[in-house]
Order: sequence, then structure tokens, then C-alpha cells
Amino acid sequence: MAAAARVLLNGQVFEISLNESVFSWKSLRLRNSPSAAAARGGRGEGENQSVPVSEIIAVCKTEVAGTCKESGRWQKMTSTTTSFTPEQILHDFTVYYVQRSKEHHWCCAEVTFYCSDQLLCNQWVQALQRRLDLQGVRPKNLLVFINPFGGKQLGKHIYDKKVAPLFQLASITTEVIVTEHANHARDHLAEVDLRIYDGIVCVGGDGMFSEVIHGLICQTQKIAGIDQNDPNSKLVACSLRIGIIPAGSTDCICYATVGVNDPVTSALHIIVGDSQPMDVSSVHHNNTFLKYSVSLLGYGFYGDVLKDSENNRWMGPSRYDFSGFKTFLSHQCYEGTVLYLPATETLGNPRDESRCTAGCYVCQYSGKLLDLSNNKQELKHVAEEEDWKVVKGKFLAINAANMSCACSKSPMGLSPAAHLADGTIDLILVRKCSRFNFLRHLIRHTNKDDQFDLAFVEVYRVKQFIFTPKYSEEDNIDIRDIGKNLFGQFCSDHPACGCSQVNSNWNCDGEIIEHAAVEVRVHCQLIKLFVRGIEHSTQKTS
Ligand SMILES: CCCCCCCCCCCCC/C=C/[C@@H](O)[C@H](COP(=O)(O)O)NC(C)=O
Ligand SMILES: Nc1ncnc2c1ncn2[C@@H]1O[C@H](COP(=O)(O)OP(=O)(O)O)[C@@H](O)[C@H]1O
Ligand SMILES: [Ca+2]
Repeated sequence: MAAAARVLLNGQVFEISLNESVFSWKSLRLRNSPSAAAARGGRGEGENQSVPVSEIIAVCKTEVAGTCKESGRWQKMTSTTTSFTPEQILHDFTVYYVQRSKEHHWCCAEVTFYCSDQLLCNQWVQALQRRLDLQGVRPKNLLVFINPFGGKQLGKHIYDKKVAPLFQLASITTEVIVTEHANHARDHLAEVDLRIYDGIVCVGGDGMFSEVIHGLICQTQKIAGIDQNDPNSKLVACSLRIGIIPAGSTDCICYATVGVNDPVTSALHIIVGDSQPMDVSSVHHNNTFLKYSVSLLGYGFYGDVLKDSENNRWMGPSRYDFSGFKTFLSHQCYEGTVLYLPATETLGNPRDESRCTAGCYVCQYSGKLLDLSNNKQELKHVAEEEDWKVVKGKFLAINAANMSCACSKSPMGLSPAAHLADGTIDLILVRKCSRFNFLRHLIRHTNKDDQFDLAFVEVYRVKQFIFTPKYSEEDNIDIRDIGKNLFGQFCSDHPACGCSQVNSNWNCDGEIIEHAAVEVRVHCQLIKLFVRGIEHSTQKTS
């Protein structure tokens, strides 16, 4: 087949061409027209444009029944430069491709080319389709879970209206499960034979994503014979990629990996077969596995916000604002000891100006270190005693951010310089301070000011940490119950010392962990997502 051909687009003659990796179309008329210079380098139909084959969603052939309806267009065109006649224009094909718009949004654009004969049309459709078939990274069969009750309860609607048509266009087959109860997706994934799928999609929020990774990681460890209750176990990485269609309340994992929480954008990243490794933290208590975390593990402020917000689920996403306000007013601090193991082998620092973006070299470097350590038999992690550091005190918040935790409320995130896949978490300790100072810290999450540049805030990049509350958990349950039953929620929370004898709980990706004493360890690049990390804003389609 010719590498280039003449076709019609919007009544003008275009030359289309295809090489190994790029499909382009350029207007032949524009070359000599006075407006050519202005149009050069422009975007959109009617101008010169190119699209990487890796970003073509589909190519479809449409037989045109007749020329009557379109004859005005053909007449206009034939009067300019073409040698086509209206009778010859019977065949067209449409190319659907990724188009970038503002703030990391992707949408599906389409362009239809009219060919002079059927053979030419078929040849181009086949040539493009062959190139698409060579895109081995693209998923063909997906298992989809929809949480119908996440966020504003629009998960099913979002999937049916915005996502399913795109998957169909891209010839992706799906098995869709609308969850009927909490943990439905997790339990299904822990047991089902996953070999027939090329990936898993969850439609919902961070809680739904958490269910999916629990099912997937558990099954993977079970098959590999790994004991998840042992905090020192070296976990086996999961091979299936996971896609998130945001339909939750915070959607922080989607936002921090794509740059926006938009269902169409996420669906397109799945279709083109993007892949991004991600760190996962394991949380243990007394040598018992509790949970995995990908975004935020928060004790104190974020733990209390979550606990309170669970009573107000009917409010939808605004439950977090309501509970956030209440928790801020309660100004509760918690006493305890944090032991942490600093990350020494990785590149980067939580106070860096640079950010984790698509193709991040910090994460790639950690990936190489991981490969090296995977080739060794022994688990290297058993750290020397003297490596551990200790911090004791009264804290308003202890936040462990596995990634930036950016979301629409906090566009830079809780730890703006954190990395998706470097094998570390940023441990943020907010010590007891005045309400005014804590508010200053919180407000800095919403703007570009440095939330760590405050005397009562410390941040460390760590591989592992252990938190021990001052008050033992067994005693604590009694205190909390007595306090709640007799005086309501806040009464027992304000002893004269200003620090609570009641423990907080951990917020683990939006799920509550009741234990306060935990041991947390990061597992570098344990899972993969159908994303590429946040693109630099200069990355354009053409
Ligand atoms: C005075 C102004 C104060 C504003 C402070 C804004 C800081 C907001 C930072 C939020 C960081 C959230 C990290 C993400 C956590 C999610 O995993 C979790 C669960 O999300 P989901 O409900 O499942 O989508 N959401 C929450 C709020 O705990
Ligand atoms: N069908 C269901 N009924 C009730 N709860 C569910 C269902 N499916 C999933 N869940 C649970 O709903 C919780 C919140 O889901 P999520 O999708 O994260 O929404 P949100 O972001 O609003 O919290 C998760 O803990 C998940 O386990
Ligand atoms: Ca990380």
C-alpha cells in the first residue's frame, strides 16, 4: 500500500500518510493558500495534524450510501484542486484518537476521510488496524467492578454513558459486576481465575480501589505461597493492571496519577494500555496483617475526619467538609512514639521542588534497584537497629503519604514531592500547636505555599515506620466507650493536659483501621495502574 494517499476532509483535499508510529494528514490546498502560514502548526480539523498510532483509539470504515446529501461539499471541493468527482466519493473511514485539552483532560476526537474508491478505503483501514493490532500493551478483555453507591452514586451512569461506549469502540470486551455489598469486589478477586483478563477496572472512589487491590494482592500472594501476616515477607508483584474510573468522593488515587479525575480521560488511558507501577504499604498490628494502603495513611486529624464522616455518608462527598470542620474545631492531639527507617538508597527528598511526572527518573531508578534486589534470594530489608530513628510527642496528625495525595481540594497534595513508585512514603508529623497554626498548615494544602515550612511540622522520607500510642489499646477501648456513652463524643476528649487519652484510628485510603499501634512497610512497585503519571503540560497530540 502507498505510504501516502489523497483523500477528502471537510471539502478539501488532504494527503494522509502513515509511518511506523505516526498517522498524519495535511491539507494540500493550504500549501498555496494565503492562509497557509497562519494555519501551519495549528490544531483541529482542516489543518495539518498528526497522531501517534499509540494514541489512535479505533479506525472504522463507513460505507456512504450515496452522494446526494453531501453533494454540496463535494461540489465545493471539486471546484478547487481535486480530480475526484461526486460519483467517486462513496467510501469513507473514521479515525478516533486521543486529543488533549486543558489540565490533563483527554477526550476522544474523530476525523473522517472520504476516499475515491473502495479499495483505497479498505487498504487504509487495514493498514491502520494492523498497526493498532501491534500495540501489544492494550487490554482486550477487562473485568469491571462498579460501586453504585460511591461518591454521588453516579458510578453506573458514568460507566454506561461515558466509558462503555469507548471500550466498545476500542473493541475491548468486558465482564461487568455491579457490586451488591461492601467487599464484594475484594472477595471476588481473591478467588476468581484472573488469567482470562488483561486488567481490572474499578468504577468508584479510593475505597473501591482499595477493595480491588486487596483482592488482587491477596490472590497473588496466595498463589506464590507468601505469608501476608509476616511484616517481613517480600511480597510478589501483581501482574494485572488496574484502571480507575473516578466516581467516588475524593478520587485521590486517580487525581494523583492522571492529574485530573475525569472518567473519559481515565477510560482513554486504559484503552491505550498505559502502565504505571505503584508502591503499596502494608499495615500490620502485632504480626497480623490489617490492610494495604496506596494513598494516605492518616492518624489523628484524617483518622478522626474519616471516622466522623462515616456517620454522614448520606451527605455524599461533602461529608468530608462537614467532618473536617468538626474535627478541626475539636483540635484533638494524640500522644505516642514514631519509629522510622529513613529511605537512604532512593533519589529525592520530600522538600524537593521537582515533581513525580510521567517517565519519572526517581521512580525508574527505584525500579532498577528493585530488579537488582529481586535477583537476590534473601530479603534485604531486615534493617540494623541503629538505622531506626525515634520521635516522641503529642501530634495533631501523623500522615504517611505513599504518593502526593493530590485531589481537587488539594491540587498539590499532602506531600507534593512524593513519588508514585520510588519505594518510599513521606511521613508527615504535625505536632501539637494552636488552632490558628494548624489552620495555617491546612490552608497551605490548598495553595502553593509550603505546608512543611512550619516549626511544628516535620517530614521524613521513609521505608518503614512503627507507631505506638502512649495509651495501650486494651485500656483505650474502655475509655472511649465510657466517654461516648456518658458525655458524647468530645467530652472525654478534653482532659486538662490538652491531649487525649483516647486513641485515634488510622484512615487507610478512606477505610478505617481501628488499631492505633501499627507497623507500616512500603513494597516498591507492587501493583500497576493503567495510567502514565501526570504528563508535562507541554505534551501535545501533534
Ligand atoms: C481550611 C481548609 C482546609 C482544607 C484542607 C484540605 C486538605 C485536603 C487533603 C485531602 C487529602 C486526602 C487524601 C486522600 C484520602 C482518600 O483516600 C480518602 C478516601 O477517599 P474516597 O472517599 O474513597 O474517594 N479521603 C479522605 C478525605 O480521607
Ligand atoms: N454495593 C455496595 N454497597 C455498599 N457499599 C459498597 C458497595 N460496593 C462497594 N462498597 C463500599 O463503599 C465504600 C466507599 O466506596 P468508594 O467507591 O470509595 O466511594 P467514596 O469515595 O464515596 O467513599 C467502600 O468501602 C466499598 O467497600
Ligand atoms: Ca512512594
